Amino acid sequence: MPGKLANFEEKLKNFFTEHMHADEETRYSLEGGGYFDVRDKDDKWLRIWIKEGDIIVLPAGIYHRFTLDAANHVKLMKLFLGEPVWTVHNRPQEDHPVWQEYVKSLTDDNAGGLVGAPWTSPLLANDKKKDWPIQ
Ligand SMILES: CSCCC(=O)C(=O)O
Repeated sequence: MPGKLANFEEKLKNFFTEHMHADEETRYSLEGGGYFDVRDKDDKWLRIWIKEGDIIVLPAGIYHRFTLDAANHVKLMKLFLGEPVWTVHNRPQEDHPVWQEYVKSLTDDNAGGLVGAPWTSPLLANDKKKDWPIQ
């Protein structure tokens, strides 16, 4: 097991602070796991458990936070399209155009993702979709 990162506690605290990004975020778990909490259309938390080998794509503008699971170890690769941007925008960001665009996309006719049918969500890795309770 690798050692702890410098500023481990502070980093965890920051990851668990609700935030968004102006770009889509793609994460791939190389080792270990953790929980991404994302806000659903009613602003309630939806917890997604990421394990080794999983990939998650968070749309630009979605509020989220991250914490470790019981194994207390994770190595997540962040994949970028183009120039890497690491900027974090802590909530509230209701004036941010990317947040507004994201919320608007939830009410568009072609809204997928978190509206009503979570098993169709691009946020969930395929092997998680089959575990979703059928309504
Ligand atoms: C350790 S990866 C999760 C951190 C996070 O919430 C983010 O990068 O947006």
